Amino acid sequence: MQTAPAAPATTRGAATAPPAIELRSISKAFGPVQANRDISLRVAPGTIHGIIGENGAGKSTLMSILYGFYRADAGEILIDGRPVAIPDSQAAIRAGIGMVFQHFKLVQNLSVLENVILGAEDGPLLRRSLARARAELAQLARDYELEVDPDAIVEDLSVGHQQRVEILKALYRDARILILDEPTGVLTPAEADHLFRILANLRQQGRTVILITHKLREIMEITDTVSVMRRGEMTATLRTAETGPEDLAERMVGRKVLLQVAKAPAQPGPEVLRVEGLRVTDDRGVERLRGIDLSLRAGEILGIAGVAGNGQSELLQVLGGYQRAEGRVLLNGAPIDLTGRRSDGRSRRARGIAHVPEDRQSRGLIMDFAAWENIAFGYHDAPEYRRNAILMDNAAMQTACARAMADFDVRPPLPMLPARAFSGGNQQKIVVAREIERNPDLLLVGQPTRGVDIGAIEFIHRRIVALRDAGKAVLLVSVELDEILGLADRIAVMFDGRIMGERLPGQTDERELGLMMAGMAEGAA
Ligand SMILES: Nc1ncnc2c1ncn2[C@@H]1O[C@H](COP(=O)(O)OP(=O)(O)OP(=O)(O)O)[C@@H](O)[C@H]1O
Repeated sequence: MQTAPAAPATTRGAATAPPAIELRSISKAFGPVQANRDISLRVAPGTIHGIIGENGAGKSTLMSILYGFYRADAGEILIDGRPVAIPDSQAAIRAGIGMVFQHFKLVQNLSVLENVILGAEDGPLLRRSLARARAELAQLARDYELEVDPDAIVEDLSVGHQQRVEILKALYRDARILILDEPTGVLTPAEADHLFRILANLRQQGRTVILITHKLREIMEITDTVSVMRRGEMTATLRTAETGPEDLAERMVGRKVLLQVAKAPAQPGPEVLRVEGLRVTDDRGVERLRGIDLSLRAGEILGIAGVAGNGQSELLQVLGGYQRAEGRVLLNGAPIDLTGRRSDGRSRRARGIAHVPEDRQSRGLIMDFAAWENIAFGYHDAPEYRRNAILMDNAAMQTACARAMADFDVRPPLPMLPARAFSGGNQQKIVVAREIERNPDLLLVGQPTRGVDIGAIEFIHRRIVALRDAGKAVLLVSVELDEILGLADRIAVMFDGRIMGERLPGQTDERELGLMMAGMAEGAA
């Protein structure tokens, strides 16, 4: 292991101040898995420190120790130079640490103001009146560009605004150190830009930020220093200005990584999917799809770009058999029933449609089931998984799982482990492995690389391109424009339940697509 140099101090005269956070020789094991091994780190006050590392490298575990969710087996935590014990998250909050999780922990049917003061009220900090809380919120909003209506109900807010509420919650509790775990995974490009302005403001005011992300662009853009984790160890801490994306990628993965997808031009064959006049109205009577027409041919990847919430999810759900719709869908020339049962994924799979759903935790996996059960999930009728008409062949499923895990580099490669024991990126690899291994005619794939490290992104992208090159059709929905531009052979932009227009990747750019995503009419760009 390389020794990690102390994080350099910033220009803001922090040279003499003790580190805002110092970790000394932190270790943590889960059974046989050594999630953190002898980790030391110093983060100077008033800086933004990035942490990167492959899926399963131990980033979330380390932050969970800092936030009091897990107790380290060994090691010491110092805040502002003083040793602290952090047995639970209340202690973390008292020590001035705030955390913004990937999955927000807000109460959906309460207002912003109620969410912000919830839980803080019985702490020593509070007993402040609602009016005072409101004033304080307004001040924080002004100081940090965290504007959000205090009386809005959380469930009515966009994802980006919900995230602001999480940040406000932490600041309201006087967090001087803010940890963000993959904060931009669910944000639009504009929301991500705004978040970075907020983080820069926090730094400006002397607060310390730890940013966990898989996006090297974000590391380069906003951090002062960055640490690389690899297989439970912290292998380097660097000044951001003295490194670059290629260097970081190589340090993370241990080999050179292609940051661009290498692919030959598509050789489109016959039409596999035809969508005509597709309409979906949700339970509240709101029209989510307002007449979608699409055509997708064999050997082609059609990318659907768009800001989350503009109907892409509904499109995937209809095609995957989880949602009823009006209109017409033809697969290989034969119609698909759109009016049948609400959950008809099974008949879709039988027709050769595989589906990597956008939300792996609620639709892609059964978290308490073992990896091998999850790999067979939805496909247990396949002949290779059956001993006879009645009995399933568990041993065959376990063998297939071990093979898929090796193939997709799932770590740790243990078929018996429940899905929830894998890191987020490895859970995603399990879902992608299951669906791609079926060699479907049509692969529906939503946000395939959300939360996935760059080594695995390269791998998943290559597998998607290989499926295309084998003459299969791929419908790719992603909020990552990089991913769409790199992978798709054709790009359709969705806005407000409609297709705004189509572009060829070589003949457009992020700016034009961004305008179309914001609803600017085709040609107006
Ligand atoms: N509760 C748990 N029980 C068993 N093993 C766990 C548990 N939590 C984490 N692990 C294991 O510890 C290791 C580190 O996981 P961790 O979630 O910290 O990684 P990560 O770097 O945050 O990954 P990702 O980028 O995929 O989120 C992984 O091998 C994971 O499978």
